[in-house]
Amino acid sequence: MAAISIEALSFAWAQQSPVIDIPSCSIAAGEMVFLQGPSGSGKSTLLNLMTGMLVPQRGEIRIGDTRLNRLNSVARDRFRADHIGFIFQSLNLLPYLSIEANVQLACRVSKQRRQRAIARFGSVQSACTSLLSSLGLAELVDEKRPVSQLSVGQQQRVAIARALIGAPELIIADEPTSALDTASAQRFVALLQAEVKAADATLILVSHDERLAPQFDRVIQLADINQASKTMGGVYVD
Ligand SMILES: Nc1ncnc2c1ncn2[C@@H]1O[C@H](COP(=O)(O)OP(=O)(O)OP(=O)(O)O)[C@@H](O)[C@H]1O
Repeated sequence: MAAISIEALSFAWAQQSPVIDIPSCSIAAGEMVFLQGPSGSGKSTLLNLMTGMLVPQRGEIRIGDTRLNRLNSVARDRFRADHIGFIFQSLNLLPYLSIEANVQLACRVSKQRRQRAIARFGSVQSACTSLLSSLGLAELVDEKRPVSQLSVGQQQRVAIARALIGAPELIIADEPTSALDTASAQRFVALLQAEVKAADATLILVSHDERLAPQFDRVIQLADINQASKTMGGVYVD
């Protein structure tokens, strides 16, 4: 089964012409996809449609066998919490929580993720410890280092653990490497992919940095699947 399938998808912001018009696109389970496109071309809009944060005017998005548009907004929120892990450009770690509390957050919000963590590791705490040690962060946890005193690279590893705990099927990373030099960005992607692979998840990563593309199974240029690109402007930025 595809991890994501899109059919005849169309989305426009109020009073504007469509930003997204995708006849068809499918992403296989376990695939590592690099989504690329100029600034303003609709990458974040598409991610928001895939996660049910935005609702299309037409067409359909299926995540696994769930048709997102058939869910009401409460069910979409629940589905997102249960099945999708996020890594944002700004990382969004909560500075007043410990490293472990940040990582365990998704298991407090989602019963399914809590249950999957317990089924695999015996407890949420053990799932958290296992992820943090495989990401090389165990010592910082032992030191009880506050999140506010972590380097950007360390915060990014915490963000990977937070996205992956409780084994969501889909990991979405929106410009997670924009603050890093190329070597650090490549290391971050390699680490993220190793964890995604170990969890049997699917990864979609958006970035402007073309140098990361060779690390992925598939590169999708948004303009190649999005017919709205033909009528929209877009600017490449680094
Ligand atoms: N909340 C909004 N209301 C109206 N228009 C919006 C809104 N958010 C985005 N847009 C418009 O939709 C288009 C696509 O924006 P989007 O943020 O999806 O692009 P992007 O490819 O992610 O850009 P970037 O790489 O700069 O983050 C742009 O023209 C943008 O101005």
